[in-house]
Amino acid sequence: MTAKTAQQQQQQQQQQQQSHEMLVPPTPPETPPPDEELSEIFYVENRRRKQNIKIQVKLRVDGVYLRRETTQNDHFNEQLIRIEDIIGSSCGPRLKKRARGGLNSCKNPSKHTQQEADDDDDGAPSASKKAQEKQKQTGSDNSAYLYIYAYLKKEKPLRRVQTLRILRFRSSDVYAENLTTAQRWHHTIRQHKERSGAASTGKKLLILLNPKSGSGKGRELFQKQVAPLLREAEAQYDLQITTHPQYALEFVRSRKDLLERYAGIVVASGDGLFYEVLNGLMERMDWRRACRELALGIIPCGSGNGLAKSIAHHCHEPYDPKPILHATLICVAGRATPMDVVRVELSHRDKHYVMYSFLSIGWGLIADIDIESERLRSIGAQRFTLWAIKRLITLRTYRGKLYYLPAATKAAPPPPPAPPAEAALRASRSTNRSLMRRSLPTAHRATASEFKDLPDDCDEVQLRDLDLDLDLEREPEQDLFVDALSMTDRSIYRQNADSWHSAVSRRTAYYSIGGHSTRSNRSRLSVAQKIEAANAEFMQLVPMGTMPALQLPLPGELGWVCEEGDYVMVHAAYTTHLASDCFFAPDSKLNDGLIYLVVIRAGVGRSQLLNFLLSMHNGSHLPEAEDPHIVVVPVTAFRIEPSGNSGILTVDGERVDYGPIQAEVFPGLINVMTTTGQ
Ligand SMILES: Nc1ncnc2c1ncn2[C@@H]1O[C@H](COP(=O)(O)OP(=O)(O)OP(=O)(O)O)[C@@H](O)[C@H]1O
Repeated sequence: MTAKTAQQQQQQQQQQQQSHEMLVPPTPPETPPPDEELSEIFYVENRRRKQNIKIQVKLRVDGVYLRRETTQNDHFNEQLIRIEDIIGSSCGPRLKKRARGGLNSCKNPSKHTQQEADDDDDGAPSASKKAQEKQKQTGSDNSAYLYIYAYLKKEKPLRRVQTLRILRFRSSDVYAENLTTAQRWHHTIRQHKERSGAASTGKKLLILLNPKSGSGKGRELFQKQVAPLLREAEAQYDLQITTHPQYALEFVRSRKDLLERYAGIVVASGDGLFYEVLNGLMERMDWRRACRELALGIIPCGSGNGLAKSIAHHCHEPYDPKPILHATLICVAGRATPMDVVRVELSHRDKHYVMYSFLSIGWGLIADIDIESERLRSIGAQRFTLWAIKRLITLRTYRGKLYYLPAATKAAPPPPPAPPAEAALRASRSTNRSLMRRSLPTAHRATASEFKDLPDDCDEVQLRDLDLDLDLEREPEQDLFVDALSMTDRSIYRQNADSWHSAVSRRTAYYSIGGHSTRSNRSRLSVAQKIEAANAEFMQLVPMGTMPALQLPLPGELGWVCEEGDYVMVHAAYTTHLASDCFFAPDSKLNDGLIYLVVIRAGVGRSQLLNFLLSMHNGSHLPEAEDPHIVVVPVTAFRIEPSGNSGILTVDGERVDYGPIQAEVFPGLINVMTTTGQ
């Protein structure tokens, strides 16, 4: 027997064995053992060289390994598609539309194998040849196809390369049997992805899309760039298109089954809509669980997109030139990383607000440029440059007091409030809910279960094409309490809720929600007990900070630093990027528990300021040595008390009322979608 014949026989045996394995899968496709490695030989016809290239494909825990060699075995090359780079797979008949990306169709042995060659030699037609002939006659294809969607991460330049591998299974004449084999691969890929850390809760994603964000092409961008990737990743999702400002906030705040239904919330918009989602979550009674369990993601369709860029920077993912594609890949990776949130308190005249911020707080130069240049929005990003020049010529300074708690002297955060005894909590809950219902005016209750449905102009056909679940349930009666709170003036609610922390009489403050007393005619003892229980519950309902309320003095002994003077700007940032092209706080980490306070004092030279503004895009704007005018202080909390009444304050790029403001970081309060995970 020649060496060649021996080799052929060995190959033949291998192929028969593989075919058998493929035809009779030992386990149902849904439950392959976790470490299962699947292996198969495929052939690709090289028409130009008139030869078959043999490809060994192994599905391993770490990815899909391909070894490509010529039939003479004189040359081979290998590739490992890492499991982290595979976003999903699908199997079934051949896709009608040629799939996007380089088509690399591999065929399993039935057509081009040595088996056939041998069959041909002795003149007996093989089963596969019969199938082939039958297929030719009937025009049918009994093959099952496995499509593997991957986006390979490459360095220098950092990028993702779209890659599609198609495996064609056709060892049997029966499509169902080929499909069973393909499904087994498909399920094993999914299982290996889960083993690698990708979450699989079986829940959907909630996608909130602002059709007006950025250039106003949100829907189009979603359909063209996001939806195909979600399909490849087999992501189940509900799409909500916002119809007006505050829509996302209301939706997130009041949707009762949010945590049961969704694994995460993805904002397809700018930072403004993410702000709404964050604040909607924080207004929920179950905010703590919501922050812990719901991963938040962002697909940048806005104009600033500071958060999307910061997340990409954090997990060393590319951003430009395809920010939407790259951000969607991050959102479907199934991993999440804790991110800091900053609790902001501000007061204006008699009003007192609390809000939650994720990006920045600005007072002075940058805030002024950001807001005042709005009038030039039509000229695009150039508006910032133009307005910066204008503001440099007519440089303003602001007088005020600045307090901050440097990170090094951070006071130990208080332990989280101990959960009250379950029974007491339950009792207080039912008591409070009934009290609240009684106390709220009828008008509030009438609107309580109102929910904005999809916009009338929503394109039903498009949405159906995307296979979306648009079912919005109305809130049941027992959820009235949550809704009722929201339908009162939110600022009043926040005002009273917050004053609970600081007011001399905590009890009274709690009971004044909505401006209606809830004191009952019951015995004093029972009211006192209820108040205690209500207070205990309320401790759970709002995040507890360590700062005194805005109107109270700060405790000097804890290491607070106070300075008074004239400032060109005080800008606090807690993510690396304020906008996709503004690398403002290069040292910042998503969950370092730090606020980077950048202070520019009056007296700074115009050229130094110009240099500062021009270098912000690459992060080289901050002084390396000590500088009397530009200072960066990592802090955990700060307070600004402006002296005058006119000026601009921004929170996450949006203008807020001008007046005293304070902020405190809550380390790792929320979880944002990343490719790296914890
Ligand atoms: N359908 C809508 N029509 C008008 N405004 C909306 C709608 N949906 C949401 N909004 C509001 O639009 C504001 C801005 O949206 P968003 O931040 O998403 O885009 P952007 O301003 O273009 O981006 P960026 O904040 O990154 O600059 C949000 O604060 C939100 O309240």
